[in-house]
Amino acid sequence: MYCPLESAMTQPKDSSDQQLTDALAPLRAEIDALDTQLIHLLNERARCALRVGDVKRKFGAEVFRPEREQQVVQKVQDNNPGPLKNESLATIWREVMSACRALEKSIEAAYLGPAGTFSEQALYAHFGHDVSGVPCTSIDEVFRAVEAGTVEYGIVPVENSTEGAVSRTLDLFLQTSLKISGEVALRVHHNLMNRTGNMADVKVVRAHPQALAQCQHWLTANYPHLERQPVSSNAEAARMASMDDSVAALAAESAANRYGLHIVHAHVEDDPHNRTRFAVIGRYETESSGSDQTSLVLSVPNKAGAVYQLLAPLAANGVSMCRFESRPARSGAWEYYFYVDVEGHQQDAPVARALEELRRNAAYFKVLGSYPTSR
Ligand SMILES: O=C(O)C(=O)C[C@]1(C(=O)O)C=C[C@@H](O)C=C1
Repeated sequence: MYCPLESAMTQPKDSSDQQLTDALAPLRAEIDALDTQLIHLLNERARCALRVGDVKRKFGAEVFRPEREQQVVQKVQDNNPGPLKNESLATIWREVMSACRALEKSIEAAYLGPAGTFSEQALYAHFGHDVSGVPCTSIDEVFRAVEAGTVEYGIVPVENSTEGAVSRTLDLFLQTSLKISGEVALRVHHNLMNRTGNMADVKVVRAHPQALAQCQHWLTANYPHLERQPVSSNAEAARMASMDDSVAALAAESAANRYGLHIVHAHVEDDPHNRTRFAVIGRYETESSGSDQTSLVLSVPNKAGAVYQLLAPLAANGVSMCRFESRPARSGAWEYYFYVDVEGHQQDAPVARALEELRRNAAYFKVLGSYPTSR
């Protein structure tokens, strides 16, 4: 039997090039024919989404439906016969839905900028690339932009697996009437980068305080002499490094590309499993997708057993708690706000029952939102 690979290894280059071309030609023709079919199918899908858009306009309904997008991705993965990985299909379908959604309506979403931050990455992971990202200089500004209606959605960091809660975000959740409509969990890699690719002239390393903290052991072991200077974001640090050879930045690869920097050391975070969770905030109250969680803020009077009693309705109704975080209430009386995530949607009967009991027992009670759990 003729084997193109075996014969290619023994033939002079010109003839093996020709054999390679001949062997690839029918396969590439097959790919071209499949692409033609995919283009037709994708446009048929897009026309259908346009009709969905007409119906939503007629009823004044929200275009972006995180719960439906979650269900679509789930269905696609359930029907996946391989060899494509489920994760790859999820990425492809998020972009397909993003493009279809953009035909229905364009969406603007604020994030902690400048461009090149992990918040921007999280934004595209959630909305796909057919969204207009609006960079903001602080987490407060992201909340303000959504509250003022300048943009429909915002994306804010909530928690890092190494460093814990992003306290400013938790504090702002208390004050806002906005809801959490979705979440994104991102693997976060930090890279040490500068303009020249040579660290000889570098005197300081700049990054967001969380990034400096997430790389502190690596920095101490490898560059103990560098002064560490916190700045508003890693992308801002990268922008500064692009203008000053004495500055290196800790930032994402996308920031190195954006500001023309060289990555001197890649993946320098102390914990290789470093992840950050982001919340999507807006006015839309996400419906049940079948795989959801609910975020709450609670407080109780400062007395013995109060927290234990407060949380008893969760166990009594078989509702699992997946996150518990506390923040001082700043009342000066050792009182705390508790940020609790539970499994399930607030419209699910056991969750609804547990929430009603929690509401009765708590001194302060607020549902931040129910939304599809990120995977
Ligand atoms: O099903 C809808 O509601 C749609 O608008 C269609 C679609 C999709 O492309 O599948 C697009 C946008 C929504 O966020 C959800 C899904």
